[in-house]
Formats: sequence, C-alpha cells, structure tokens
Amino acid sequence: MGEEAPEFRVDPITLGSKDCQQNAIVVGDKTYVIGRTDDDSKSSFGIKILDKLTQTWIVPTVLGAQPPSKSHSAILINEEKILVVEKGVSLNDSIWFLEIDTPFVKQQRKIKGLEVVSWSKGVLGVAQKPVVISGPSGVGKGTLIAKLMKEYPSKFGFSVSHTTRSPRVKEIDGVHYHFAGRSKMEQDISEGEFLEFAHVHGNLYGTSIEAVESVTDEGKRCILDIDVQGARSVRASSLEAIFIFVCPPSFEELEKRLRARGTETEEQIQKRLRNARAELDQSNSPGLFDHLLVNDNLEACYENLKKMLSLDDDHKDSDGCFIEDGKATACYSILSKTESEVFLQSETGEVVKGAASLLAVDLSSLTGGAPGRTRGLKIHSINSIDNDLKGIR
Ligand SMILES: Nc1nc2c(ncn2[C@@H]2O[C@H](COP(=O)(O)OP(=O)(O)O)[C@@H](O)[C@H]2O)c(=O)[nH]1
Ligand SMILES: Nc1ncnc2c1ncn2[C@@H]1O[C@H](COP(=O)(O)OP(=O)(O)O)[C@@H](O)[C@H]1O
Repeated sequence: MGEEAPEFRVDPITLGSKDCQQNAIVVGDKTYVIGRTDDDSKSSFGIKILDKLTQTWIVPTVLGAQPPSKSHSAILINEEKILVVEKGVSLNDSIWFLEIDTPFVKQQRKIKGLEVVSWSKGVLGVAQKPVVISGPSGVGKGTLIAKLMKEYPSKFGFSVSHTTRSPRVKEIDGVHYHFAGRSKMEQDISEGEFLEFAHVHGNLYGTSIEAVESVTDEGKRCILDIDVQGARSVRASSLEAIFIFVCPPSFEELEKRLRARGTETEEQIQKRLRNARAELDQSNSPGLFDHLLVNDNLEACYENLKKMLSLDDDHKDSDGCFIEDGKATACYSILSKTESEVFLQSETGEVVKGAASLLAVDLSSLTGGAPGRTRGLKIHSINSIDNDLKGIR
C-alpha cells in the first residue's frame, strides 16, 4: 500500500441547503466544484471551475451521460480525472469519473475552443476484445456474422452502426443500422460520440461509442462490420480489438455474389466493385489485420472464423468480477486513496449482502473512458476478519 499522495487535496464542503451538496477538488490552479443542484425539482450535477490565477468562475461544457445526481463523495485520482462515488444507488452504478484533462477532453477542448469536462461511468471487470470484420461488399461478412450470432446469441452482440444510406427492403432501423440524417450524424461525430466514421460507397457510416459499449455492458463480445478505413481508425483508437479481413475466392465470384444478392442497382454494384479492388489491396497493410479469412465454401469459412475467435479466448467473461448483489442499493463514501486504490466505507455501517463495510477499488488497470465507460475496475472487500474476497463471484 503506498503513501497518501500529498499533492491531492480534497475539500468536501456542504453548502447551506441540504439539497445542495458540493465537493471542491483542487487541481493546480483550478478548483473544480462538483455539486448537485435542485432546480425546479429536477436534480442535476452542476460543475463550476474557479481559476485561482484570474479569480474567475468558469462553467464548462459537460459531455457524457451524467451520474444519477444523488449524494456523492469525490477524490482526485490523477491530473486527468476525478473519481465520484454516488450514494443511494446500486454499487454497479455508483462509480463515475469526471474527466478533466484526459486526451479525449483535451481534444474536445481544442475542437470547441471552450472549457470541457466529461463524465464516464466506471464498470467492473474487463471485457473480451471486440471483433472487427472487414472485407469488400458482397464477400459474405453479414452472412458469417448472422451465423455466429445465431449459434451464440448470448456470447456475441452486433455493433449497430449509423449510416446515411437508405434502408434495404428487409433492413430494420436500430437492428441492422441506425439510419440517420447526414447533418445530425455529422453533429454527433463532432461531439465526439463516434469511435470511428468513414465515407463508403458515397455514404457516411460510423460506429458510435454507445454501439460498442452497450453490447459490452450486456456481457457480450462485440462484433463490428466496418470498412477498411474504419478498421484503421479503430486500430488507432484506444479500443483493443481483433481484426479479421474476409476475402473472396476470386473477383469474379465476388461480382457474382453481389449481383445475386440483388440489393443494389447496376451503378451501385459498379461502385462497390471498384472499391473492392482498393479494399483488397489494403488487406495486406502491415499491422492492420490479424487474420485473413477466405470465404469460398461458407461452412468451411465459418468453422475457420470460429477457430480464430477461440484463439483469442484468453479473456474470461466479465461477469466473474462483479460484487455479488452489486444491484442492491449501496451507500459508500470515499475514505482515502493510495497510488492505485481508493478505499470506500459503507456509511450505514451495515454489511451489504455479498459486499462489505470497507471496500478497496483497484484503479490500476482502467481502460476506455469518456464518452463511454471506464472499464477494468476491480473491487474487493477488506474487512478485517473476512479478507478473502468473499463476495466476489
Ligand atoms: N467505417 C465504417 N464502415 C461501415 C460501418 N458500417 C458498415 N460499414 C461498411 O460499409 C460498407 C457498406 O455496407 P453496406 O451498405 O451495409 O453494404 P454491403 O457491404 O454491400 O452489405 C461495408 O464495407 C461495411 O463494412 C461503420 O460503422 N463504419
Ligand atoms: N461462401 C459463400 N458462397 C456463396 N455465396 C455466399 C457465400 N457467403 C455469402 N454468400 C452470399 O453472397 C451474398 C453477399 O453476402 P453478404 O453477407 O451480404 O456480404 P457482405 O455483408 O460482405 O456485403 C449474399 O447473397 C450471401 O448469401
């Protein structure tokens, strides 16, 4: 256990009304005041920053879904983020990060030219790596993914992309794609809500962070069907994934499949075939794809895909990391912190079933962050008698 970090000062202050609880966190020349405010019976989190140099208050633009705005305690984790622990909600919903200077916040500050902070929800456990599947139009990506989802409905979940293209006859909004208007989609991209986006065959396509996170929240492994540009962007992002490129046995067979599918006009088919050549050329880009999969015989190809996925099966499902009864209402507040752990104490003093009156939150292997989730939290009980991680399934 390390020493208390001396440079982090936390001054929880409770102002006048019991409806307005605020925490002041000092970070260099700035003081972040995080407070619950009740306006017109609607409770929300207010955030203000006092710049000590200029003695002025700044109201930042706040990105991300905010915590439930019950009572809370807060502590500075490092110069990038503040941990906020909510009381009166389930333990699974109680851990949040207010990002004040992460790479995402820095980028958004630059884009907007404004002071920005962003919320990110803390999630226990690590998830299995998402699977990115790319390949030319008509090669059989959708067919392979549909087979996988049918055979393993509780193991895999599909990342539903946004697109500005029109729906095909059998496509359902929200299931195959989120069919979106261009201006709204462009605005959401500029707000930082997308993991990646690309112009493909004349339309805009993109993966929202929520599309991936919501699958992962369900404890499923996320599958992304995206083009090569998208795969490149995901490679460059903080999302660790495995990348598979599906190739046709020949260009002639690709053309045959595309025509047989009967979903595109001749002009659209020609455009897809032109783009297919470029995509096939890029499939060998060094360091981009982990696996090349030839889709000749469908059943044989599907078996190969399954083999590829089990090769990467080193991460266990995340449900092993949840505190038993993490859905029960909890009332923890921050007690202290070390380099990598924050200690929480139950305010009611009573032991929540499966948890404990004293918890250690291990922050050493956090991944992700605003505007999605911060994953990789580990929580264990440190009750004096019961020090054996009782309560961790
Ligand atoms: N970059 C990116 N590409 C996407 C996304 N969703 C779909 N695509 C790709 O866009 C291309 C066209 O998809 P679609 O219109 O469904 O046509 P299809 O490939 O002929 O079935 C395919 O290469 C998809 O992999 C996305 O969210 N991002
Ligand atoms: N191995 C295969 N052999 C023959 N036809 C295939 C094979 N895989 C897929 N198809 C067919 O090819 C067409 C294109 O497949 P699809 O999954 O829509 O491709 P993509 O999603 O890559 O655009 C579909 O009509 C599908 O039934």
